[in-house]
Amino acid sequence: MRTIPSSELIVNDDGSVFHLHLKPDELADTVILVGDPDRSSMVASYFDRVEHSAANREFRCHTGTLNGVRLTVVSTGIGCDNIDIVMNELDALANVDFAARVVKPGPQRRSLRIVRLGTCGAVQPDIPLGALVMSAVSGGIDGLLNFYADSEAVRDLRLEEAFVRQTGWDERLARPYFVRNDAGLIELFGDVAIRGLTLSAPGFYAPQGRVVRLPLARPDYLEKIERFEHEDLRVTNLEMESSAIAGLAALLGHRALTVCTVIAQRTAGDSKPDYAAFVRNMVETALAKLTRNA
Ligand SMILES: O=P(O)(O)O[C@H]1O[C@H](CO)[C@@H](O)[C@H]1O
Ligand SMILES: O=c1cc[nH]c(=O)[nH]1
Repeated sequence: MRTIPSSELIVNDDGSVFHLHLKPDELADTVILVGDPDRSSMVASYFDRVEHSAANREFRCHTGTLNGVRLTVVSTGIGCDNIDIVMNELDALANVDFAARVVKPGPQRRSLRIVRLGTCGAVQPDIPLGALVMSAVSGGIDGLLNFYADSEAVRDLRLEEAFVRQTGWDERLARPYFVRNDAGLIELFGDVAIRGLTLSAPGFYAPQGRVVRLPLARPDYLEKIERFEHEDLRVTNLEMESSAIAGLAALLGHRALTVCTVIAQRTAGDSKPDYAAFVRNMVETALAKLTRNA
């Protein structure tokens, strides 16, 4: 059995994992991921009891209970590079024996239920500001999953081919990848969120087709994304983390879903800078779902 060197999985002197500063017994089976550290504390403010809190850089974690269900909320900061850290460290907390530095045997492994509650921009005209969109499929143009072996096993390769073909994908960019999210979680949120294909971009501006001062390499980029269709799927929204969560969850044997509230309407050219009420609605809706159907 491979012993994981301390350079590969760094454990702090107090026994907590390097970035998240959590110890294995401080992680619940249901994990809520949010981008904004303040949103992590906001989610925890709904808990009946908070048993543990930790903070390091952009990663603010709280574990507690609500309606008898144990939950951990973690802020990820922005971007799929941060998700690489968060997902690997969550999985290590669940499935690596920190003392022996070995992966736990199969029967001892935990499958986490992971829900991202984020903000996004809608790319279809019929999805209004404040709507909830859930990612039946998460698509990544960030490239992260391409670094992991055997990612083909969890990717929808037909969807990938169709996307590359229909958009005339520039080969200088990372190969896109598409991963289906957990069917049970999709069903759980089916009556409150629009079902769609979420694209995660490696930036907020040009990678999401935004022009402020610098022009786009491909002026028709956003239009091609909007027009893409495959079977019953179209790109509903753009954000920056969902693909890496879906991809790494699938590779590691966890169940994941992303739900986002719309704070920018890209076809109407509209936005809601003060989106606190939208986020509150999303968090209350998700907590009710996750603690009623555990
Ligand atoms: O509100 P969060 O969860 O951070 O999500 C979205 O907002 C950030 C960009 O403003 C990116 O992280 C994007 O994915
Ligand atoms: O348009 C948007 C809004 C929020 N977050 C994003 O990444 N894009």
